[in-house]
Amino acid sequence: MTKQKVVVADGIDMAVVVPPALFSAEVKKPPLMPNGYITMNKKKLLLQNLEINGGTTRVNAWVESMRASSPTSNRKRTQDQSTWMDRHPSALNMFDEITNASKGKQIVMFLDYDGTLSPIVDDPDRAYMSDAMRATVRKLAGCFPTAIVSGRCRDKVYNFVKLAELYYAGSHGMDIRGPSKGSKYKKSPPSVLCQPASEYLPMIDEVYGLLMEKTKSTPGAKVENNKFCLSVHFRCVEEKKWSELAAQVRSVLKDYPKLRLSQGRKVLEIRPTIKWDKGKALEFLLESLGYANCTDVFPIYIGDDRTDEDAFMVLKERGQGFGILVSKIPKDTSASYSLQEPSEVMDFLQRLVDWKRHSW
Ligand SMILES: O=P(O)(O)OC[C@H]1O[C@H](O[C@H]2O[C@H](CO)[C@@H](O)[C@H](O)[C@H]2O)[C@H](O)[C@@H](O)[C@@H]1O
Repeated sequence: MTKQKVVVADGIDMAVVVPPALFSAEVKKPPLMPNGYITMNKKKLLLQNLEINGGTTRVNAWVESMRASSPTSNRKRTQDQSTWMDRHPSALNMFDEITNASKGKQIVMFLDYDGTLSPIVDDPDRAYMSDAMRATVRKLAGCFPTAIVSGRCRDKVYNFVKLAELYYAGSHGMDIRGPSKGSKYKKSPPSVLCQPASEYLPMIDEVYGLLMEKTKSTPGAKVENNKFCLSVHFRCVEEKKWSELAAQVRSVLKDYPKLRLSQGRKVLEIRPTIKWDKGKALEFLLESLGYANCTDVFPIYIGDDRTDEDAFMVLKERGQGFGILVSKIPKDTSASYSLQEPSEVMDFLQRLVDWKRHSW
């Protein structure tokens, strides 16, 4: 396996916390929290400014949001970190509280892939998970129903994880399949369970071709076809070229009002406007497993990205289980707990396995 640079800290990473200084004068400024960050609701304003349809989009607004990955000063980050950790304590430190809360309930595990099971790397095609992580996830799936929920195309994420006993929800939950073998939690024959955006396939393929052509002049840009959605990566694009890339993407998407844009970690995500996301996928999977109206189910969702917030929010609203955000830096989140990086995720999963094996 070729070695490649692992991105240790991505600064604020496209994400959830947007430093105020990065808003351009053109974008309506939302009010700030005392620590200078913008709350989740106010962030919707920023996302509105990123709307691709209706001709109101300003490429500048996109670029400002892309720049939101700039870190604040180290001293400020240390202060923010400690306040944030008070509100989102380490799931490892809170392990006993977590398992106590789950007593008498069926734990169901939901795991994001990139940045959660595998470290973030420059080349999306080389985001391998370690053998140790795979072995841990295999043991986990022997103890609890377990699903991978990813922005990637389902086949691709399966090729990284290679565990037939899991549920897989690819394309941000728009392509769900049950275990093909070896799961005691299998409820139905191995088949596609849900593809709510299948009518968009021709459009996604068409836009993929256009984006490949349009962005080929921007060094480092990479377009990834995730079947029901597309990713335009700018991790390897020089910052001075971001506005050029944003303009290229905008020029394609303006003709496709049925597609919407969101952002992940140094990536522009393009997907159908249907009301379906990782949160809906979580609800669908709970239902498929027979836990739709159960009070004795305890779902745990672990993820690192903005798209995982939809699932964290669903758990918060249901008042069942909780979310764990994987992040080294403070981010506005609906998750209850935090873990710093994939190695801590592996430790947490292993402790769950040990706890389950010793609690019977
Ligand atoms: O939902 P996820 O499983 O977290 O997928 C979200 C996106 O992950 C991948 O991109 C991210 O990871 C890459 C590899 O570490 C990194 O190079 C990139 O900058 C990150 O954004 C994947 O390539 C995308 O298609 C997914 O949508």
